[in-house]
Order: sequence, then structure tokens, then C-alpha cells
Amino acid sequence: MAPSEAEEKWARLDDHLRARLREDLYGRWFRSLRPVALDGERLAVAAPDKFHRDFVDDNYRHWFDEEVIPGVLGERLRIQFVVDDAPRLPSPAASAQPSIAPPPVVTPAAEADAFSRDARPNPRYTFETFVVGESNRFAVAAAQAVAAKPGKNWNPLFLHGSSGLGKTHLLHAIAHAIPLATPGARVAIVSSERYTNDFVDALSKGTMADFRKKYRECGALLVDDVQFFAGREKTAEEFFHTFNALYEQNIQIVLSSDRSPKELKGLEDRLCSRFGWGMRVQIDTPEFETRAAILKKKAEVEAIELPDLVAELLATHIRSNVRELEGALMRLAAFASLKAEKITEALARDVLSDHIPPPGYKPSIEKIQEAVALKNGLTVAKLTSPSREQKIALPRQIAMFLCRELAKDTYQTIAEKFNKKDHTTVIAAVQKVSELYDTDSAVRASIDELRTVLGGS
Ligand SMILES: Nc1ncnc2c1ncn2[C@@H]1O[C@H](COP(=O)(O)OP(=O)(O)OP(=O)(O)O)[C@@H](O)[C@H]1O
Repeated sequence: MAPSEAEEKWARLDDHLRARLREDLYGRWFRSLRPVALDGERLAVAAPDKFHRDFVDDNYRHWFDEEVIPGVLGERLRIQFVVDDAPRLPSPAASAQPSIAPPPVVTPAAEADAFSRDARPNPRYTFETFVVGESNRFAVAAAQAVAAKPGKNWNPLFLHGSSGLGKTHLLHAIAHAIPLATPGARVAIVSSERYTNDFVDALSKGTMADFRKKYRECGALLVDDVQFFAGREKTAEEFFHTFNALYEQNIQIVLSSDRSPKELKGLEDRLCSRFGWGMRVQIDTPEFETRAAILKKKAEVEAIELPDLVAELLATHIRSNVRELEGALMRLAAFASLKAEKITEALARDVLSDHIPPPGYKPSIEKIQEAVALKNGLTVAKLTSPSREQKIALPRQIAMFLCRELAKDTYQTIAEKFNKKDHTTVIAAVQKVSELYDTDSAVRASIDELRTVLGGS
């Protein structure tokens, strides 16, 4: 049978990747990809499972869209990574892939059927690969305590924090660790999305008894991103009953969310209050040292030669999201591999110029005002107005703080640009925001994100 257009295009891309990438990198992430469809300007490529799909999507999609596809095919196709659900016979090439250790989960065969491949913990997300720092120390301690004695310490454990700070990683680490401490325990780990789909499926097929067995007859239930239950009333109600059934039997429940139970909108109070019954732990944005350590750990796991200086450069400029930090490292590693060069500061500055500004770069006061206004849904006119409303006053103080730190202008110049006669207003704002940075994690996350966006160091 003649190859399809999708197969032809992918074959050219694949030849390029195989010839240019380091063998281990190619073998681990690219060899098992296969084209599934070409639909207009979109090339769908399947990865063997959800973790693989998420990883290539997070780390390589932009690189494909912006560099590889235009370079090799000379056209602007968009790549879309999907999960491969077609059964395939093992091929000699596939069996030559470097193997990734299977997750250390004790799962009886019959139960393994109930939880398909993408509902098992990611082998890469373990406590060993998680870097502990001030920002997550408490969350890790709680996660380890729960994993050691499920259902005994804190039930439920509720982990919350901004996107990309390691909540999913910790959930999976718990899922790996529970069966080690409690042999035979079957851990059900799912995203709220997956739980919802299973529920809808069970409703439409009339298989609710199987659904309930699957989620209620387990040693622990771990659900990622429960904020997505909001607005899905029927699913949330079913989850309320799942929660009660497990809780009454002292079965460990671990939940993650991008906000605290109190801040969850669109969910019934009775569910939110249950989320807060056990232990709630926040994960904050990591400090510089933790960011650098995460990069070094990641480089070690991926066998990437990363000089300390480059790790520090990335950690200085990418602050608010570990996923972005890792993405930058993977992009850098792919480029180094393609160019057959070592990773150096010069290469990092070249490849990651969207994250790392040139040495000596300073954003202007106007640029800072625009970025702060945008982030807070304000106009620059509002930000620089005399309003004392908290939703305007705090962003204004943050903007002044950043002007001092990044633009390095004098207090007087900053005051003038904010329509203030008196420069002591700026001095007071800088002092207040410095204190808030140490005591208020939301302010810290917001400032770190703005620093990354503005490219200051
Ligand atoms: N402290 C850490 N040590 C090692 N890796 C980390 C750490 N924190 C985050 N990561 C890595 O960062 C990436 C993003 O983390 P993860 O997916 O767990 O974030 P999340 O908080 O669940 O985000 P979201 O809310 O968007 O789902 C993962 O690859 C994870 O391994």
C-alpha cells in the first residue's frame, strides 16, 4: 500500500531527527512516534501513551512548528501530538529502544485492566526525582507521610499551587510509593478530566456499577486538577459520593488543584469543605537555588551535559513555572544535539533569546507599566491614576518595585512616571512590596512571573 501523505512527511522529519539528534534522545522520545493524519495544516503524530504525549507536547511542539517543520518540509504545518490508541506489534526498532524502568506498582492483572496505561503513574515522577526546597518542603513531607501510612495521617491530602510547580509530580510519586509501603495496595491515579470521561462513559453505557467498583475499591485514590470539576455538576456530585465512600473506609484520598479549597468556585460547599478536612498544603514558586537544582537533576536524568553556569543563567531568568524551565532545557539540549555542539552560555543565549535578554538589558518604565497592567487586567492609565482601590494600588506598588529593580531608575523619575509629586511614595511602595515578596506567596508568584516576562535579572 502506498504511504499516505502524512507518512511521507513524517518519514522526512523522522530521517532528519534520526540523523541529527543524539541517539539516546532520539530513541527515548522520537523513535516511537508515528504519523496518524494530515488534516489541512495540521499533522497529527501519535505517542505511545499520555505521559509521552504530554512530554513531547510540552517540550518540543514549538520547536517542531517553528524550526524543524519549516526547515525540513519548507512549509508551515502545525504538529499535534496525540495518544496512540491503535494496538501495534512490537517492531525490532521498538524493542531496541532504551527501556524506561516500569513503575514499581504492584497491580494484580485483573485490576490492571481496569486502569489502562495512561492511568498509571509516570515512571519519571518519583520522590527521588523531585527536588526539595523551601517552596515545597512541607508538601513533600506531607506527601511522604501519606505514602508511608495511607489513610492514617491526613485524609484527604490537598495539594495546591500555581501551574507547573510539581503537584502532578508529587501525586505520581505518592502513587509509586504507596504499594512499596503497603504491598498489594492498588492505587487509582487519574486526572479529574479522566474521571469525568469515565463517568460520562459509564452513564452512557449503563456501566455505573463497574465505574463505582473501579473508583471505590482501591487502596488510595489520587485525583489531579480537581478545579476542573467546577461547573460539571453531575460529575462533582458523583465525586462527592466517591469521596464519602472512601473516607468512611479510611482509604487515602489525595487531591491537587491550582487553588485552595476556599478559592474553588463553581463547586458545592459540601464538596469544598470536605477537601479541607485533612491537610492542605501549598506549593510555592521555587527559589533560585531550587530552580538551579531542578535543572541539574533534570539534566542528570536526561543525560544532558549542563554546565553550572548555564543552569544558573536559566534559573535566573525563568522563575515562575518549572515546566517552562524544563522546556527551555529540553529545547537547548535538542539544539545542541542538532548542531553537534556542547551546551554553552553563548548557545543558551542564542537559542533561548525569548527568555534570556542580552547582558545589560533593562526594560523601560513604560514596558514595566504595560506588563503589570496587562497581568492585572488594567489599563496603564488606571495603573498610573491616583485611585486607592486595592486592585489598582497593589499592582501599582508592584510596578514601582519592578521599575526600581529592573529599570534601575531613580525614585524621582519613577514617581514622575506614575504621576506622583513625591518620591517617598515610591520608597514606601518598594519597601512594602519587598516585605510582601517574603510573606505573601501570591505576590511572590506574580512578581516572579513579571520578572520572567520582562526579562530582567
Ligand atoms: N521540585 C521539583 N523537582 C523536580 N521536578 C519538578 C519539580 N517541580 C516541578 N517539576 C517538574 O516540572 C514539570 C511540571 O510539574 P507538574 O506537571 O507536576 O506541575 P503541576 O503543578 O501539576 O502543573 P499543572 O497545575 O499545570 O498541572 C514536571 O516535569 C515536573 O517533573
